[in-house]
Formats: sequence, structure tokens, C-alpha cells
Amino acid sequence: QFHMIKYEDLTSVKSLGQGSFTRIFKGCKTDIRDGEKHLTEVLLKELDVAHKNCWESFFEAASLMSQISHKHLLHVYGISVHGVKNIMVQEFVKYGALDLYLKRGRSVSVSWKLDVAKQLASALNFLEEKNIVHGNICAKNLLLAREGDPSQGSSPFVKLSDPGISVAMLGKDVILDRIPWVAPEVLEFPDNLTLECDKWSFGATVWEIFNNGNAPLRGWVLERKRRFYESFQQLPPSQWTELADLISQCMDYQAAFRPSCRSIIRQLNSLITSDYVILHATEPVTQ
Ligand SMILES: N#Cc1ccc(Nc2nc(N)cc(-n3ccc(CO)n3)n2)cc1
Repeated sequence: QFHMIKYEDLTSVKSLGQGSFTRIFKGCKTDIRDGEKHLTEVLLKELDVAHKNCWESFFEAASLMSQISHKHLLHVYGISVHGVKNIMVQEFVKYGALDLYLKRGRSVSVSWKLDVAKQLASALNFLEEKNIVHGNICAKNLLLAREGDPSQGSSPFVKLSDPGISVAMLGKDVILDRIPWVAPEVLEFPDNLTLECDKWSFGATVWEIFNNGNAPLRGWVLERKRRFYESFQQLPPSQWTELADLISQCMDYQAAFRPSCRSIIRQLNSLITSDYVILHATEPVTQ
């Protein structure tokens, strides 16, 4: 399923913080190829010992990402197991998670945001064509490989990270905490993740991107989040109605009514050509 990497071929250089149930480190992987020693910069994602029993699901996520390759899907080199340590070895993506990048107050243009949304939609379209469910689409799992420079007209480049441990393995509280990214039907049937669930999460992620990385329903307690779904509420709509329409189509409580990836891409293309983009070249950063 995937490549096993020898622990002694890995060195971790610096801790980069916590994912959920994981710790991430910048590191190096050495391999010998045609008699030469090669050093590769990598991201080491180590499963918390407390969640050691989820190692199958953790590696299931890794194998999902290493069985398929696409320019907007993160490359996973393989895994390394050493005693209680379970480590996923990923390509190091230069600018890290998109939510943190946007929160750091980079003022990016509307077309920059649309470009990122389109790249995510094309990764989702690729997964849909292969009937593969990701299950954890969010800005934290979108990695920025290239910043793009509006003055040079060069565009950003993002890669979708691994989904991590599947929600089905995690407790009800973790699923509640993932409101509003997790589709409502997942609360009832956590074992039945469908392609439509990823569409719902796509909608919440586009909302995040257009709100400069600020999490929707930030700081809400679980009970309040649960009521948000029970009363069929929607996220506060963008003042750009066409964008708000796309987000609410994706976040339809009826899974079957959510648009196909092709329709999502088509709608993003027409947003990109709308005059709203020109009028709002660089939004003032609203923190
Ligand atoms: N300062 C800084 C900085 C931090 C990380 C990277 N690079 C990177 N490469 C990956 N392959 C994955 C990740 N992740 C970050 C969160 C998650 C959770 O999913 N992954 N970050 C680059 C700069």
C-alpha cells in the first residue's frame, strides 16, 4: 500500500506545532539512490501516543494519499513505525496551512481566493471521478505551496492534505466540534461518509477562505453547534450574492441537492469573470 521508511533515515529538525491528534515537525529524509546520498526536506506527522490505537485509520489516510497522485493533492512519501511512534512522511509544503496563512493578515485579492477555491474544486473533482471520499476538507488541511504575487500576476498554488483519522473512529464530541465543516448527515451516520459530505465541507472551506481564515462559528460550544444543525441554520452569507449562492448550494441539508464538482467549477469560473472581482481587487483586511 505504501512505502515503509526506516526511522534511522529520518531526522526531525524543528517542531511546527499540533495537528488534531498529531504533532508535526520539519525534518529530513535520507535515501541512497544510484549509490548517492539524497537529502529531502519533509514534514513528519507523528500520531499522538494517546491515539496510538487509531494507527490503522491514520495510515489509511496516508495510503489514500499515496495511491493516487494529482498536482493539488499532497504527496506522501510513506510511513515509519518505530516503537510507539507512528509517523507519516509528507512532502514539505513551503507556506503550511492556509488558515494560519490567511489569519496572519496577508491581504489577498478576491481573484487569489477564487483561484484557491478552484484548485480545491479540481482536487475534489479528481477524487469524485475516482469515487474517493476525503472526509476532512477544511482550510487547515489546505497547504500553500506558492504564495503567488498579485503584482507579478503569479497565482497561488495549494495542495489538499491527508484527511487524518477518520471521523468514524473519533468520538461524537469530535464530530460536533467539526461543525460546520462536517456534513449534517455525518452526525447521524458517521460510518457512512459520501462524496456529498465533501461538497458540504467544500462550502464551509470557501466560506473560511473568503473570511480570511477565520473559522465559522468560532468559539461556539458544542451544544450551540449541535443546535445550529438541528435548526437547519446556514452560515452568514457573503455580500457577494453569487458566492453566497454557491456556498449555500454546497451546504444544502439535502445531500442529493448539492452540486456536482463540474457545476461547482463552472460556477467558480463565472465568478472569476464577474465584475465583482475587479471592483474588489484587494479587500481591506477585516480582522
Ligand atoms: N511556519 C510554518 C510552516 C508550517 C508547516 C509547513 N509545511 C507543511 N507541510 C505539510 N506537508 C503539512 C503541513 N501542515 C500544517 C498543518 C497541517 C495539518 O494537516 N499540515 N505543513 C510550512 C511552514
